[in-house]
Amino acid sequence: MIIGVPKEIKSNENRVAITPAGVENFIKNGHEVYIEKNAGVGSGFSDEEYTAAGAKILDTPKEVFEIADMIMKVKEPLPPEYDLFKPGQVLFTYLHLAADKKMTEALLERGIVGIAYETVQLADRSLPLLTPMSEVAGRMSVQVGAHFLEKPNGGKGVLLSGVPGVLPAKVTIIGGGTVGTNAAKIAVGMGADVTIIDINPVRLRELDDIFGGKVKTLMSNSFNIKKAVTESDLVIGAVLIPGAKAPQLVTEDMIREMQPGSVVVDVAIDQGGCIETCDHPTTHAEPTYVKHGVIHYSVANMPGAVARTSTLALTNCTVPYGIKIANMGYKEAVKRDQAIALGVNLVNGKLTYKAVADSLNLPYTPLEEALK
Ligand SMILES: NC(=O)C1=CN([C@@H]2O[C@H](COP(=O)(O)OP(=O)(O)OC[C@H]3O[C@@H](n4cnc5c(N)ncnc54)[C@H](O)[C@@H]3O)[C@@H](O)[C@H]2O)C=CC1
Ligand SMILES: CC(=O)C(=O)O
Repeated sequence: MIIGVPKEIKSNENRVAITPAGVENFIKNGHEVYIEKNAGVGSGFSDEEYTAAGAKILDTPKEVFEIADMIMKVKEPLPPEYDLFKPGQVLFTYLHLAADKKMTEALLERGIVGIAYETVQLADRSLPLLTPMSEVAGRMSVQVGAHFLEKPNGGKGVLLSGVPGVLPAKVTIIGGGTVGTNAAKIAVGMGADVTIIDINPVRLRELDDIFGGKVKTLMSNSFNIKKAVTESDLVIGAVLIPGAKAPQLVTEDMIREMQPGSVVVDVAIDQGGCIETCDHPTTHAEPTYVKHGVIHYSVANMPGAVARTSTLALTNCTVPYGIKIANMGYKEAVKRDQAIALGVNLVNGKLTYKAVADSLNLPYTPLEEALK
């Protein structure tokens, strides 16, 4: 199979979908890899390193899309990329379709096969291709929260740890999965007063065990969320219902009641956001805006800022799946690997992931039917 890797074009997106090690792996499996010029530079990989590993470098995205059977990317396609796809071409990337109906309709029109990293799911319900970036974004969320709590950055002037004689900052994390757990690790490490809210009591028990009493756990309901949020210095939104638009758990009224200079970081913004006032994604170029005196951070590609770490972590997990798809062809890979089947969101003009179809109010076609 011919694999094409374009350079990412989202604002400050420095990740790339393949490393030289990944290229070598595809080539050993009998495939060809074409990479757009300078695609890896933001992650510290030169064209020469890719060439030495066996890839061929192409000057433009157009050439990459034209030649490839499968496009491997990091982020969802942006409008300048829509028309570059060929019908039947496989796209393996983060898609987050539930957050963007226009993109979904454009990709349905192109008749591609869209396999979304974020819905590839193992039998234990874990999300192996979302996890590495959730680890990064979870850890970053506290780092950026602490930064924007500083007075010169617009915040209320609070140090997460406090100091002897002064209480630490209150951090509330909504969603205790991968993002939430990684956020809690950093926040606890920095000495903050951390509360994690989740809807799953089993998960709350696990978190209580993992953190050995160093975090407070709270059941998710609007009463508890309101109390925790309005008393917090930093709120981190980290919920997920795989594929679906995120539920809006923090309302505008709750934000109004927060103290001025408090910070909210809605990591779940890539699925539409779980904080009502985080109503649009921001970019690394302009990461925040202020509403009701509260600083809002809603960057949808947080790991792009620490691209070297993120590219290595992401491709450690995505490349083995990419090779499986390339070795078997997507139809056979879907038949033999249920995790990959769950990753398929789009097939030849049909939407094959129910939670996405329901969120966007678009018709759903079961995968087996779409593959006939
Ligand atoms: N902005 C960015 O750059 C990035 C965003 N993300 C996003 O972060 C979000 C979280 O991802 P993960 O932690 O990997 O998901 P996860 O599936 O590991 O965890 C989600 C947690 O949310 C909980 N949850 C679901 N409904 C809830 C509710 N009503 N109240 C409280 N908790 C609830 C679940 O029980 C689960 O523990 C996803 O939308 C993901 O795409 C991930 C990486 C980067
Ligand atoms: C998960 C995701 O969308 C990202 O890492 O950018």
